Amino acid sequence: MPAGKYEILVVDSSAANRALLGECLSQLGDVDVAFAQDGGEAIQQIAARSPSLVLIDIHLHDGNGIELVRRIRNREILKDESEFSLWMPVIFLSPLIDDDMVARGIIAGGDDFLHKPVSEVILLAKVRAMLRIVGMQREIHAAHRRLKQISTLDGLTCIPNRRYFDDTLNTEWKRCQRTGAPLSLILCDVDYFKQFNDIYGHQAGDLCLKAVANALSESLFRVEDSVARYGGEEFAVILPGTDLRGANAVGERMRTAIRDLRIPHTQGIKAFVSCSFGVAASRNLSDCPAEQLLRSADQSLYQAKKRGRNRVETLAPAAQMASLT
Ligand SMILES: Nc1nc2c(ncn2[C@@H]2O[C@H](COP(=O)(O)OP(=O)(O)OP(=O)(O)O)[C@@H](O)[C@H]2O)c(=O)[nH]1
Repeated sequence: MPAGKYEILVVDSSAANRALLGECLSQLGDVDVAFAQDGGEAIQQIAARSPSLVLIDIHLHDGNGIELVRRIRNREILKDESEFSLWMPVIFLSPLIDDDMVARGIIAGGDDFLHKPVSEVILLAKVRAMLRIVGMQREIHAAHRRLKQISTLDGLTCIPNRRYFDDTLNTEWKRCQRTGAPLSLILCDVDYFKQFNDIYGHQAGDLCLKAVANALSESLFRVEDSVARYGGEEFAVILPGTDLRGANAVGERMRTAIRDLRIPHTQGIKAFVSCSFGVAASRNLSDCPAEQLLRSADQSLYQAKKRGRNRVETLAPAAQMASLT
């Protein structure tokens, strides 16, 4: 059996059967066994423990095992989970097994049948086979998670990339619209970066971008805040639940953090690397699609560049309104 701990839920209305099955299953290494005496208890246990495998007696004192599995599978469909949910195999236990029962049990969402009284050898063999598939499924799930993580990270700076930014902005915009909370964005661009590359070389430029990305990340204190590499030497920050005042404060903290790196740049502002920041915020997201908020931040950034760089700018309220409508 593959490495890892598994939990098996035994659903049987007979205390003697539960004890017998529990004893038999305890022979498997790395397995915990939990018990439910009826369908109601089984549903609760599944919600609380997410077992790796369920054994269900076909006759429960609060109903039929096949009906219970139908309910379990319907609840799985309704669950608002990630796109990759783990399959939980179900084995029925029944004294009599006929074709009709097998067909109904499998259609309801069960995976296999075992005759009662259960042969210890067959039980252990079938459970091992199911857990082997569960183990492979876990490995696929872990690989999927790793790939997903890699696909949303920027290769150079190791902070989230543009794809992550687009997805997160979309999600946070919807969330803030639902809750009525404000949403702020900051766009940040390294000043005179072309000259930096020209003077110090592309490799030094890459190191500079890494240091900037790190300083920007470390300037964020709330878990819901995020910074991503938006492109080339540009970064974008999402601040859910933050108003313009708060966003300006974060921008100012980031600006100072970059200056405090004291990366020499003979053509930069006072001979050090600096960044310009454009801030935009909206409280009424129904009237302001995410793209407009982004456009407003971009215009603020343009203003910061125009007004001398190494600064945090927001459009004046009237201009901001114009860019947001
Ligand atoms: N080293 C390095 N340079 C990059 C990377 N991505 C973009 N750049 C460079 O960043 C520079 C951006 O230059 P510009 O858009 O002209 O802006 P700037 O020189 O910073 O001028 P201002 O933004 O107006 O202050 C270009 O020379 C790009 O080649 C990267 O991953 N590594």
